[in-house]
Amino acid sequence: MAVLEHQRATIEINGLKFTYPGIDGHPPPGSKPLIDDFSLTLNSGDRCLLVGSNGAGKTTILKILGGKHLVEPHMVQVLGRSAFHDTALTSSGDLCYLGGEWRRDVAFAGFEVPIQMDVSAEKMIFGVAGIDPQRRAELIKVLDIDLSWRMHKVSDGQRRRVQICMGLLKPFKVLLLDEITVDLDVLARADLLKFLKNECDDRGATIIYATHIFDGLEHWPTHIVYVVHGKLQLAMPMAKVLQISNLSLMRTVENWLRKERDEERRRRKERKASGLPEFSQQIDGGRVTGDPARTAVRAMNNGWAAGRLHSTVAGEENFVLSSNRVMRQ
Ligand SMILES: Nc1ncnc2c1ncn2[C@@H]1O[C@H](COP(=O)(O)OP(=O)(O)OP(=O)(O)O)[C@@H](O)[C@H]1O
Repeated sequence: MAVLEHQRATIEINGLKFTYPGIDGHPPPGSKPLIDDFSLTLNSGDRCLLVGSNGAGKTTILKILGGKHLVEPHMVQVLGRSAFHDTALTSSGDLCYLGGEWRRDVAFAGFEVPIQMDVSAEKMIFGVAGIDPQRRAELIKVLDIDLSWRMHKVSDGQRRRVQICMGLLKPFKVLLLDEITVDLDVLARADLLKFLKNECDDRGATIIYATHIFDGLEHWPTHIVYVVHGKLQLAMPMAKVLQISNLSLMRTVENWLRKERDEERRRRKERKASGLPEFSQQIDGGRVTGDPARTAVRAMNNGWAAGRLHSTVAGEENFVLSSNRVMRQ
């Protein structure tokens, strides 16, 4: 188990295992977990960067931590409680999840509020009760929000600023950020990162930030966690990362991802050489690409499986794909 030492444990993940349910609401029989044997402890004050290639499982892990997916309570504890079962964690604002799926709504303190109707930024932000006026004013300043903005007329980045502001109004203890800064301009992003750093240094908050954008992050994280195919590949304090790599943060992560991709390509080549089918093969005229689980689900959605789906498995399982069925070997 990777233990990142600091002060008080705020996030404890112990042997986490997770499989997305199939269409019947249950994990497909014989399926391999997407997240497997994942353990990590983070403490008060930690700012953890969660990195990994597309599809590695970062969003899934953050959603589990945010109480959006059910797992056994002993596998994930946030502030000593089960995020899924203890809804007070999010409604109190102690646990806050800001995810990329906030296209149309802003999830605040457990509630979803439409954000594209004709309403002013002021009404949205001041409509949240029980907020410290000083904190609210600071966030409005940090995110450079014009309170007269009409939410249905603003740009994506401006709308995103209001969303982030609302999400951060309550002084969270644990914050889960799933790449929410993509729409922000350079200044807004830099100021937000500085604000978040202070939240950890001054109040002992814990933040996990999943991102592919490393610009301006060089001195931001205290820890880095690298996940590959749902498995914890590496978890260490940034100081140690800098000790073993004399490259920039971006170059370091780029090297890890390049190595992972080359390894994946080598495995695919071996699989091809062994005569097993490629997932990118043509099926019924439709090009099927991507990982086995997606392929199987897509095949099923297109009626190719027609009730004869044997299993959908993520990872390195082998499948036989034919015009009317997807079968694991
Ligand atoms: N609702 C779902 N049902 C089934 N499989 C899913 C679902 N959501 C995600 N997956 C699969 O889980 C895997 C991990 O997805 P996830 O979104 O956690 O990855 P990620 O690391 O956040 O990727 P990215 O960097 O692209 O955002 C992917 O293979 C994806 O196809």
